[in-house]
Amino acid sequence: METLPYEPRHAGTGPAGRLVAGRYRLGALLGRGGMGSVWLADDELLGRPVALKRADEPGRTLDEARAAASVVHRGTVRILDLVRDGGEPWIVMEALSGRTLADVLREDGPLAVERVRRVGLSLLDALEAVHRAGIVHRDVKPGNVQLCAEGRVVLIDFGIACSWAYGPRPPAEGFEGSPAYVSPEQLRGAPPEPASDLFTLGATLYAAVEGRSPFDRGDLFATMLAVTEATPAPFRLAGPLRPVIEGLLAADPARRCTLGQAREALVAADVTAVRRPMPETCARRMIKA
Ligand SMILES: Nc1ncnc2c1ncn2[C@@H]1O[C@H](COP(=O)(O)OP(=O)(O)OP(=O)(O)O)[C@@H](O)[C@H]1O
Repeated sequence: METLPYEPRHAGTGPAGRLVAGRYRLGALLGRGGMGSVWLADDELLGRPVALKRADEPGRTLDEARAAASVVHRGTVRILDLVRDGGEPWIVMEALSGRTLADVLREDGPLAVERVRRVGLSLLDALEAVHRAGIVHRDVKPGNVQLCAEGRVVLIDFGIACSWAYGPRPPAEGFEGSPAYVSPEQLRGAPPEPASDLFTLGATLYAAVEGRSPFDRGDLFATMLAVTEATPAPFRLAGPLRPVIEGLLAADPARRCTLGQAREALVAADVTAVRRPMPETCARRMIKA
């Protein structure tokens, strides 16, 4: 099997070796989310690596694949096929290299301001394509942003996306999404609208630059209250990105920064004067010396 330029993060687990739909040989587990698992696989017909996703709740797979497939953009994951194997639906996607933003934040800490600015611009381009296709992603968060090895930034996981083209989704039984990365209007049960993706983009960029979620308060009720009131935790590291992140995090979608305004602000943000805060260990060493 051809390999990706990185180590699979969960090597050794999953049904490795299984042939799906007579064509895709499963390899290492690439990731597991709250709603499904993704494996690296070898497309034995075309001889190329692909990623296969099996949802824990297969009923939604067709909607997820259709929503993602209707957007063709460098900033969104490319859907190659939807296959059935033993009655189970599997989404076949391009295999992405790199790590999710959530993994990067957990393992390396916050990103530099300039990098967050570039990630933000890439995500705005991706969301523009998503919204043009008549889709609201509804789950923009660090765990759904893949930072690929070659610098590409890719929005993944259209598991709860809404597409006007295929009609409204049946109402979910419970809350869908991540409480710390949801918009106030989503919490109120308002119909999905593109502006909601801009709020969660703001929360994602806040997390990228500050190293923590703006609204996660440790318990569900407090987190939801913080989202409803759109009161982010204090800014410490965002510097010139703070105004645009605050604009995206406006509680009222009508007063929220539009996609175009956010892009303009990110392009204009002067990140030249920003200095990275000194890592704590290094600062402690200097104080001792
Ligand atoms: N095309 C891909 N190429 C490489 N890795 C991928 C790909 N798609 C997903 N992954 C990895 O698999 C993990 C789970 O994927 P995904 O987010 O689609 O699952 P999920 O269960 O819907 O997640 P969530 O918890 O957000 O609901 C991701 O976090 C990522 O690490």
